[in-house]
Amino acid sequence: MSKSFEELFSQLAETARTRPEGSGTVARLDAGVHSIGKKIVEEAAEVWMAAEYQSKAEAAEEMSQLIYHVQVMMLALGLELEDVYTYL
Ligand SMILES: N=c1c2ncn([C@@H]3O[C@H](COP(=O)(O)OP(=O)(O)OP(=O)(O)O)[C@@H](O)[C@H]3O)c2ncn1[C@@H]1O[C@H](COP(=O)(O)O)[C@@H](O)[C@H]1O
Repeated sequence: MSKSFEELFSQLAETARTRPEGSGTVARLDAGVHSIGKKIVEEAAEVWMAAEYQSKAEAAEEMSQLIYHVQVMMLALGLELEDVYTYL
């Protein structure tokens, strides 16, 4: 189901709080900042490659995954949306 940036962040924050069984987000948070950072770099590279060599739809999908992993990093650091928005 599609959702906005804010809706995804709210959902992930709730997931981090309630830690439902089988959540990939909980596993990524437990893996820590180093692991999340590697995932961000991987997804950023996939955005670049898709933008240069694949379709716009594939680039958009990779961008959504990059956004997800950036949000996971925000949660790992205890950052709120406003902490990032303040620099936009
Ligand atoms: N939007 C996302 C999302 N985007 C990307 N990903 C994760 O990032 C991975 C994409 O990376 P890759 O393409 O490298 O896939 P992969 O090789 O399987 O990655 P690895 O598992 O090996 O790291 C996906 O397999 C997901 O694990 C996401 N995982 C969850 N969400 C949303 O987050 C919410 C909570 O999810 P859960 O924590 O799983 O309940 C739900 O609304 C989900 O739709």
